[in-house]
Amino acid sequence: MPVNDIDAPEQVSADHLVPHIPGVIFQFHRARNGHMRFPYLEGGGVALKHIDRELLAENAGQLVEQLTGNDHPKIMSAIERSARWMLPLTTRFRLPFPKEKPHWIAVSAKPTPVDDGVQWNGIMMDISDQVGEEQRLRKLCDTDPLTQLPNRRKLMMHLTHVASLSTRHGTPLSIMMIDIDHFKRLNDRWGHLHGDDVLKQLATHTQSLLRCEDMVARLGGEEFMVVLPLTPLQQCHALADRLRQAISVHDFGMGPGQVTLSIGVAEYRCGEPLTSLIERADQALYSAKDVGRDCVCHIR
Ligand SMILES: Nc1nc2c(ncn2[C@@H]2O[C@H](COP(=O)(O)OP(=O)(O)OP(=O)(O)O)[C@@H](O)[C@H]2O)c(=O)[nH]1
Repeated sequence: MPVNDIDAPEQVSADHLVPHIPGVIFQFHRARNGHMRFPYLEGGGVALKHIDRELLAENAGQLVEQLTGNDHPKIMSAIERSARWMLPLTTRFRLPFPKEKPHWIAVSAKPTPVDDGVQWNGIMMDISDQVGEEQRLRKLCDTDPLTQLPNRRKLMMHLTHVASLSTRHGTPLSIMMIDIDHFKRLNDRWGHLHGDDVLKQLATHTQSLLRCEDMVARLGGEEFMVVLPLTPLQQCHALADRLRQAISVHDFGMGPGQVTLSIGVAEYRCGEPLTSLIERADQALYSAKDVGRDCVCHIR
């Protein structure tokens, strides 16, 4: 077919294209006195659905102040850093939507100094689906699939955080190392599925005895750890004994008295490596096994 028989493509212009893209193109301006506005804000997708563009062309302060959680200080400091060092502005925030969950929006923009302040040209994209997927995968990485408790990885991150708070503020922090006694025997006698059920019930039972700032995690097999911020050793010991006692009379479906726990407790010593704390709790657990199980021990 001769080339000139093919229809010439329609002229494509940005004005036609921009309303159809799944995102927003913008120009953002911050004056020296801090006044913020969007001289240009166009695009498609859902991000502009509830936004008054005429208002934002005059004043963007209201929109920024509406942001929830720590998104407001986060975005203000990202703007400040970008303006000060003329670095690209790259951040994400939650945009409130009426009668809907907030949408996650990613921003990427390039700053340029102008006479009366700084101006950014950039794009915003709705990344709610991607953030939802990230959260799902993170939960999967941090959760024990059988009991739905935090796993060892999550526990170690949490323990590192609370230990640094304890060192900074000089507040007490204790841990419990919990192990089900003769679990192999229980599995052999009642079957693996019943064993699984004991692990699940123990997780629920332990959680119900704790405060919301405490964390119980499954370390693996029939071993669990509880982290108790703001709790000295004596209190931790008393709580461990309450748990041990409650489990020893609980009916896990095989009659009461079939499941008992050995528990080692230890208190964090300001600034010590976490491995030392865990080792002390481990040794205390071994002592509890040594002295006959179904008891709580600590190492002096
Ligand atoms: N049902 C079930 N059993 C598990 C799971 N993970 C580990 N186990 C079993 O837990 C048992 C642990 O046995 P041991 O380490 O010998 O300890 P124990 O029999 O509890 O003996 P003591 O700790 O000395 O009181 C093993 O038989 C493992 O197969 C699990 O997810 N489900």
